[in-house]
Amino acid sequence: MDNAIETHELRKTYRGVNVVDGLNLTVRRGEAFGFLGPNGAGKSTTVKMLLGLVRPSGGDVRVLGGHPGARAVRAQLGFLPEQFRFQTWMTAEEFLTFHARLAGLSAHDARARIPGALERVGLAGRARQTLGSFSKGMLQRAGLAQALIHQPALVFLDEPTSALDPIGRVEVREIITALKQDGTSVFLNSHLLSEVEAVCDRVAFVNRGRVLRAGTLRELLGEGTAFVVRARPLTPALHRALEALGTVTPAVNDPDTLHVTLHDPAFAARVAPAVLSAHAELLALVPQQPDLESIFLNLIGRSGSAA
Ligand SMILES: Nc1ncnc2c1ncn2[C@@H]1O[C@H](COP(=O)(O)OP(=O)(O)OP(=O)(O)O)[C@@H](O)[C@H]1O
Repeated sequence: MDNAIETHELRKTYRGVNVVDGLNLTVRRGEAFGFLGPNGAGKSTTVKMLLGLVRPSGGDVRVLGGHPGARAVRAQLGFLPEQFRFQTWMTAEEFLTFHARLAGLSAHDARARIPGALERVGLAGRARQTLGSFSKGMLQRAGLAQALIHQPALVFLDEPTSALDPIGRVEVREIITALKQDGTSVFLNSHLLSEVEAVCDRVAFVNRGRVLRAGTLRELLGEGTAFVVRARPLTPALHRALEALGTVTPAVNDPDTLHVTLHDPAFAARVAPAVLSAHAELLALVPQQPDLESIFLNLIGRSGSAA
């Protein structure tokens, strides 16, 4: 089966500047894909090209096996922009009917889907309320209902939880997980890396219009190659034994603790024996997992932010 999104050397030039600069991406059907990068990295411009709203300056792009501008493809796309311009005079029901009709649903189907769509985003019972009376979080929920009302095969969510409280964020995560289970592909732009970590199967880090790194979370986060070792006494012999396995840094506030970053993940099984062979008592051995935030800062720090 073909992929949900494929780009090859995709490029967009504004006034002689390549804001998207040879971008290669693959998003599989039914996966949630996190698209991450600093301000000005070219994320929105890329999304607009994937939606057929901006014409590429070069390269290839295929969305759901076709051209993103094609009517048949567009009908299967959902989009929640970060800054949605809501028609504040409309009721939630009118707003969803309007967007369902734009997406090609009949008036009858649109009407039939609205209660379920509102319920799904936690707005049950609000159909007759005008959007002007909604809170920021309620508007974001309405925007999400709009993106999903026509049951798209691929949905783009740009910062979908920026206005939501912690309960709302968990609810949106559940919606994304349910979408994946239904086979819907989700393209998620978020600065909340913990959110991306919670729901995305794969992620790409972009900067200056190029993909710096892409892969599954497991590939990017890696197996535990760093450990906190608490042992007593921390003799020079113990230091030497651990330095044979990796880089050893003493903890600042704890005289019994060392941070060890292994040269090779296979050395993990040798840490405890190294401590014991130096006649020390092993008090704790805790694997350290990097998170997306530290990977992000590392990558972007090295390449410099675009903005
Ligand atoms: N229509 C336009 N005309 C000229 N320059 C543009 C246009 N749209 C975007 N740019 C420039 O392209 C670069 C990338 O912008 P883009 O909005 O794609 O970044 P982004 O990664 O989405 O950033 P953010 O996280 O801040 O939303 C920026 O330098 C921006 O000024």
